[in-house]
Formats: sequence, structure tokens, C-alpha cells
Amino acid sequence: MTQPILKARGLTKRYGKVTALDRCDFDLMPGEILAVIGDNGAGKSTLIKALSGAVVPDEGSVELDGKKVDFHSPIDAREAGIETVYQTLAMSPALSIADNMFMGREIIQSGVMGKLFRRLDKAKMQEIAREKLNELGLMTIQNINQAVETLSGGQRQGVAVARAAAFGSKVIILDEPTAALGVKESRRVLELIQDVKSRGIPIILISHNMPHVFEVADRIHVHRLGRRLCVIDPKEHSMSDAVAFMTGAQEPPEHPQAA
Ligand SMILES: Nc1ncnc2c1ncn2[C@@H]1O[C@H](COP(=O)(O)OP(=O)(O)OP(=O)(O)O)[C@@H](O)[C@H]1O
Repeated sequence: MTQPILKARGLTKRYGKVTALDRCDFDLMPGEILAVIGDNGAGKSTLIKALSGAVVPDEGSVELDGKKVDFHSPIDAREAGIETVYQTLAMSPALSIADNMFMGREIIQSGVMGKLFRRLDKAKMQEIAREKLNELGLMTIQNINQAVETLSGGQRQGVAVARAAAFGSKVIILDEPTAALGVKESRRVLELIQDVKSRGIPIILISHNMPHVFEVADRIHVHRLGRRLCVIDPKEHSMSDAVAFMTGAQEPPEHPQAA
């Protein structure tokens, strides 16, 4: 049987009296798009943070590729191959697309200048950035040296996803990638998500947008009251079923398709 690429068991995170995660289980299978849905305050963000090193759970375990991992910071998770694109994109608007793509992992020139003065290999970074954006069909971005602040919302999101796809070797987490976008831009981002999937990289998609979730997700993790309520197949359930499970208006399916 196929093993999950990312697996969590019994994750618990308390903030004072609030239990944001309550013995939560989670499974992401290789190559899939797994949507995570849930009401406001259900604990989706906390789950994602626990999987990406931004929050250290009080209890529970996380396994990546069958090996136990203990992330203490997002850098730990990144180094292990988990890239997260947050709703509030962590980008520097005044810097170029290439600079943003390589922020925090700049390429240093080989030779003396690099060794002694840590001089950056700008040409190399631009070349790789262009290649990555092209690969993902982001051809609308003409100039790799253009400042990110001059891009549209959808293009910015595209750069963020391309950055994640370029470096996230194992898992990409997207937190509400279409929330701030118009119809056309959302469409482009959804296509991009499918492009990334077709390259074999599994994606966790947190979204409140049910049509978007139902369009791209292979499976849907329904989160409620800090834990996984069930996992549903979007081909077998309607959007109104999903909302009813999520809000507690309807009992979840008897045999939750855990993984
Ligand atoms: N840093 C924090 N300090 C205190 N309480 C927190 C903190 N982060 C989250 N919580 C609480 O934990 C619970 C779960 O929050 P979380 O943000 O994970 O939910 P969510 O499902 O992502 O919600 P939304 O869809 O509204 O973003 C909420 O009750 C929230 O108030």
C-alpha cells in the first residue's frame, strides 16, 4: 500500500485555554492535491503551521517520507523539502522577481569574490528564476528584474508558487492562494496548482473557496474543532455535503477515507 508522504498523528496545540489542535491526524499521499477545509477557527492554520515548523505542537508526531521529523522553525521544514506559501505573501515588493525567488537562499559566486566577499551570482539566479517561471508557464512575466510591486496579484501569487515549486522538493503548502484574486487571476493560479501537481509534487491547499477546492482537489480533509473529522472524495460528495460536515449540520461519512 502507498504510504503517506507527510503524516501526522495526535497533534495537539494549546494556546492557554484554547485547544487549537486536538489530537489531530493528517495524511498527504504522494502526488495528490489535498484540500483542507473547515470553519473559521477550526484549526486549519495551526495544523499547517505545525506541519511547516511555524508552530511546535505540544503533543503528537509528524513523519515525512516515513521518517519522524521535529521541526522547530520554518527553516527546518524548508530544508526538509516542505515549502509554504502563506496568504500574506512573504515577499519584498521593492525587490525583483529573481531576488524574491532566491531570498534566503542566494547563490554566491564561485571563486575568490564569492568566498571572500560573498558576492552574489546574480546572473545565475536570474537564469534559474527565468527557467522556473517558464517551466510553469508564467510567460506573462516578461522581465525577471521587474520589481514585485509592479506585478498584479495573480502574478505575485504565481511567483510565490513558482518559488515554492522550484525549491519545495517534497511538499508544497498553499494557504488561501486565490483569496485576494479576481476571477481571471484565480483561474491562472488554479492552473498553476495543476501544473505543479503534474510535476509530481503533492500539494496541501487550504481554502474557503468550495468551487476552487472541488475543481482541483483529489481528496478533501475536513477539519472541525481542532481535528480531522473525515476525508472525502470530491467526486462522491457535493459542496453542500462538505459544508454540512464542516459546520456539524450533517454527520460525516461512516468510514472516513483516512488515507
Ligand atoms: N497565536 C495564537 N494565540 C492564541 N490563540 C490562537 C493563536 N493562533 C490560533 N489561536 C486560536 O486557535 C483556534 C484555531 O485557530 P486557527 O487560526 O488555526 O483556525 P483556522 O481554521 O485557520 O481559522 P480561519 O479559517 O479563520 O483562518 C482559534 O480559536 C484561534 O483563536
